[in-house]
Amino acid sequence: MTETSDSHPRRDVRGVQVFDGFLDAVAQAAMVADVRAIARAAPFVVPVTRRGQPLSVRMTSAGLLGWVTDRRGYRYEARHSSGVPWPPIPDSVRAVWDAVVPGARPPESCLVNWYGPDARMGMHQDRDEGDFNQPVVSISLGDDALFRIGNVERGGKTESLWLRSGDVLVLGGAARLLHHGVDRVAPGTSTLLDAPGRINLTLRVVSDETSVPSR
Ligand SMILES: O=C(O)CCC(=O)C(=O)O
Ligand SMILES: [Fe+2]
Repeated sequence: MTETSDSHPRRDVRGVQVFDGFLDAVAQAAMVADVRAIARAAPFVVPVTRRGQPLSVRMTSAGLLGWVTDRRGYRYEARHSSGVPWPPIPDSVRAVWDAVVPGARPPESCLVNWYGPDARMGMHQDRDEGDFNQPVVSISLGDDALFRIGNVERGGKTESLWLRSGDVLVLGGAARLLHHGVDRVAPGTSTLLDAPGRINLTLRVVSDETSVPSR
């Protein structure tokens, strides 16, 4: 991929940078193959809350740290629940980070969310990381998703946009701690995946600058 953040058109929605169609069809297909390889090494799980409520998305991760939630609560872990270390973040995914947030520290975590046709994600902040000066980068693959952006505080007016396959979002700067969520997926709007649904990759720096993890 040769595009840079300077050459690719982007929109601003409440400070969230939206790169529409950042990945072309060939790049999307290659990234899906990379996601399948991640899932072979670290299979998707049904995450549950501390109270045992299943989330509607299935999750796995790549990178030094993966975000998990189970009966013990939510946290970053260096290993999949099977005991294997998370596979490395694919070069294709890392290249997106380098292109859209060139000054940022390297990503330590790539969360992979798999939405079936009925999956959603409630409004939340990404705030389990140690350095909120570092951005969050989110990549959409597969069916369209209705993404809602709120405010730093809970509640208030929100703004929604459809995310399509190949779109990339950056939550950085003043937008880093905005509430956000996915209201619904529109099954059958993309043919990228074998079945209706959507894959989201969320890249994050997890550590604070003084405690960078190593393997
Ligand atoms: O699926 C998305 O577009 C957003 C995912 C998300 O917000 C998260 O995993 O924290
Ligand atoms: Fe999030």
